[in-house]
Amino acid sequence: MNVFKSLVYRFRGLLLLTLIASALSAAASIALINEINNLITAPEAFVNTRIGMAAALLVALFVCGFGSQALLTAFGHRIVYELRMVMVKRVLDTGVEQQEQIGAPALYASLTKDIMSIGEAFNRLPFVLYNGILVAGSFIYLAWLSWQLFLLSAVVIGLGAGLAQVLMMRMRALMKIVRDTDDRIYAGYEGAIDGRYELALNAWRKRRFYERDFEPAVEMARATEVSADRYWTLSLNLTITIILGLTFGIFIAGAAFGIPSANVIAYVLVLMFLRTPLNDLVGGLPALLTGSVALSKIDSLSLEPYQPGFNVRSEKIETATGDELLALENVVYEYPHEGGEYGFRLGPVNLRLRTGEMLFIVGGNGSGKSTLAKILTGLYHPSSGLLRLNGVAVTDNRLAWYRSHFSTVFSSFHLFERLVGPRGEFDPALAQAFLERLRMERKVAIDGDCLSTTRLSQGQRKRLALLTAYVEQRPILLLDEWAADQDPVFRSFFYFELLPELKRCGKTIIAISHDDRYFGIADRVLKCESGVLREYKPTVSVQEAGAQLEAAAGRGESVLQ
Ligand SMILES: Nc1ncnc2c1ncn2[C@@H]1O[C@H](COP(=O)(O)OP(=O)(O)OP(=O)(O)O)[C@@H](O)[C@H]1O
Repeated sequence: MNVFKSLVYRFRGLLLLTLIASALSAAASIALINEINNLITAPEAFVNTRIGMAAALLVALFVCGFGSQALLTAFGHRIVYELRMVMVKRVLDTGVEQQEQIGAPALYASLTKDIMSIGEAFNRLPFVLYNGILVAGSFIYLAWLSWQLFLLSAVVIGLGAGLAQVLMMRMRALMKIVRDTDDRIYAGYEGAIDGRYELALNAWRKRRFYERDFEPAVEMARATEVSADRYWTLSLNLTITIILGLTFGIFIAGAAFGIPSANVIAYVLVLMFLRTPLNDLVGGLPALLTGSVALSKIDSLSLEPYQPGFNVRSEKIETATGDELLALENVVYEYPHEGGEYGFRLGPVNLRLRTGEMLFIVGGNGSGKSTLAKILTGLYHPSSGLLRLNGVAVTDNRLAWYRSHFSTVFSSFHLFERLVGPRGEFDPALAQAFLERLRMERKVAIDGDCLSTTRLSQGQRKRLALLTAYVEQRPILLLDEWAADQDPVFRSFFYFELLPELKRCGKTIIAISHDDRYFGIADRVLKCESGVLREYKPTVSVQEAGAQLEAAAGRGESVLQ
């Protein structure tokens, strides 16, 4: 079910209520016009009872009109709320690969612009519904006044509506182009904000970016929007012209068919009254079309369907140190082809990891280390092959369970302020002890379950990312070039003291590293070369590293659990 249908379905009760209120309000309007017509044709018949009736109709018109529109505008804002919640949940539930395929600018554009456009369309919907019912009711009244004149009006307005339909289709196609251009504009916003240092330092780069990357997209949007708006203004003016032209036609046809002039005048009065709702209907078209384009865009992202709730299965496997924990069997991963070029291929990888083992993965830039890390953590689905955890094959329905065994700090990490422990809550004493171990206690405090600040240097932020990973208390810790931003003293402390302490606490550690000085502390080192994984013998022997480790272990007590 697409977003529109599911929203309409969820709020069907409220919609039905507002529909009834709109219909009552429209009926009151038409009845009032009928009263005015009666007053014009036979003013002497306008006795007290009719005044009472007119007053009751006025009250009904006000109450139902206000009621239906107040309900529907509240509904419009509710839709924006729902869409925001639903869309972010859908993004949260969508796999990393699909999110990366869509790209951040397109996701931001949908989360901001599309949601607002759909909200505006739903806000417009009350008036469209109200005016639509008013127009339909008025036409029934017109048919009752004179079927000949109604036939003539139906043909003229039908032709006008056909033309409007063609214009609308053109306008929608243009709005779709505008919306596709929005993704490029959002990519420009991203470049302007994320590339602030490079752009601030190089005026030529700034100029090229502004003129060659950003401006063409903005210009394309402007030119297309102008064309789309031409169709809209054309429709607007056609509506007014058709109604006024029809008014003349009605007088001529009235005389030709011998229709009493009182009926012709009443007919024309209704047509004049209809100008405003028809104008409003056409005036609301751009918002409705933009909303419909936004809905199609959201549907085209192929996000996971909305599901309430979160899969927070927390049962962890129990294995003793030395037991086989993780296995990759003939795992291959291929990035999708791009521009006729084959994507990078990793594997086939055959790897077995024991509980409590410290594995280093090394290799040159672009050799496939981070790709392997994403497969190991269950973020990327292997193109072929199988992962096993404690002997259990990792299938799609076991993916959440599998992932719940990993804590990570990727090189492109995001530092959340909130700390989250094994079952949602966390142990403040454990977090404080590790914060001190990371030598960050003077910079940052733990307020409730949040870090007091994340406005820190890159190396400090990475230490806090390690803290957020640590408090999760999961059995496998994967660190992607974690020490790359650390100063030499802390780097040495990290490799010689912190990692071994974590290992002694029973953590299984997978560390991607370029720090060859420290490879000797690992139980095993694997090297990635052009997507192929091999055993690697470090130049610093395990014995040498072991001696350094013993010296480090003698210096202090572990505070880790
Ligand atoms: N999102 C992507 N889409 C397509 N191909 C990609 C993508 N990310 C990486 N690649 C390809 O995969 C290869 C391996 O990338 P990966 O990030 O795994 O390397 P790495 O060994 O971690 O490198 P580094 O040490 O520079 O971080 C790259 O050479 C690149 O060609």
